[in-house]
Amino acid sequence: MEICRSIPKIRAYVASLRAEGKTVGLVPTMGALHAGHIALVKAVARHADNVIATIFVNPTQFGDAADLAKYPRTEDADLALLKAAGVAAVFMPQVDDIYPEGAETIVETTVLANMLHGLVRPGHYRGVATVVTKLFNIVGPDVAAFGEKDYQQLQVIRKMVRDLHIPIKILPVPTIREADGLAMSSRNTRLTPADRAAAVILSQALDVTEKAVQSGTTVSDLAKSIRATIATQLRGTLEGLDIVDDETLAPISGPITDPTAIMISVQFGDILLIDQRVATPR
Ligand SMILES: Nc1ncnc2c1ncn2[C@@H]1O[C@H](COP(=O)(O)OP(=O)(O)OP(=O)(O)O)[C@@H](O)[C@H]1O
Ligand SMILES: CC(C)(CO)[C@@H](O)C(=O)[O-]
Ligand code: BAL
Repeated sequence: MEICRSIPKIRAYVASLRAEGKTVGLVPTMGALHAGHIALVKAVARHADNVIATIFVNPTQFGDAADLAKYPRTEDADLALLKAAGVAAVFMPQVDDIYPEGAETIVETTVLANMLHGLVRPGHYRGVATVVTKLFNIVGPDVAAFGEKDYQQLQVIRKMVRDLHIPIKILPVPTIREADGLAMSSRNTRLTPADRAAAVILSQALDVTEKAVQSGTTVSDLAKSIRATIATQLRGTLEGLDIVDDETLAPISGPITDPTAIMISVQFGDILLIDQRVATPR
């Protein structure tokens, strides 16, 4: 596995693959890797000859300096996992490589970035769209994978690719979960044992909603039921609850008749966990 810490090095490596006529897939990450990231690698490997992973903790998508400072960094373990998963190369730049002249030029999906979870984390999706554009321009992949757990992020990237005519296929990957249902996330390692035990409530609340949507319900009844389920535990506070069209993320009301994305975020201490489900009425 090639380890490329500079833009010229990853570009030269990709050029060598292209010279052999190989296709290239990209898995952008912020490191602290887990089985969810490996699912992205496997998904890309089904669509491209070679998989390139990136590890870059992107400062422009963090509003909260403490969240950025505490973001887990586990480089050696990450490289071992990527190697075992068959990744061809890892691009691990420094902040100065990606933002040598600061962050004057930005990419923003002006509507999608500034609704729902984008209001909980102002500027977040602008930072994501900007860095993903940079990674796309540096690596030039044929396909790239993103997890459904970060559902609004996935929709932001799909919209950006359509609007900017970026010739890259985006693969959505279903959420990989712990045995009790908690969505795998790098931030889970920072939960206290009591909060970790309580965090199962996110997926439990979504299980309840999925069944309710399948058998027929309204947005307001669904919202009530999710709030009640989250309130059964006293450690986490419901920060965001969005019941929206699964593609446009536009809020819906009344009876649920079409595929609907239910996105929740719950705060445990200083850690915000997110999870989502797309539910379809029978
Ligand atoms: N449990 C999961 N299943 C599938 N994909 C995932 C999962 N967790 C993260 N991903 C995807 O992996 C990519 C990189 O995510 P990232 O490095 O931020 O990891 P993370 O675990 O989501 O970290 P955090 O949520 O703490 O920021 C994103 O496309 C994200 O959606
Ligand atoms: C896509 C991403 C790697 C961009 O920094 C990040 O938002 C993430 O890890 O989901
Ligand atoms: N997985 C989304 C990246 C972030 O939380 O900043």
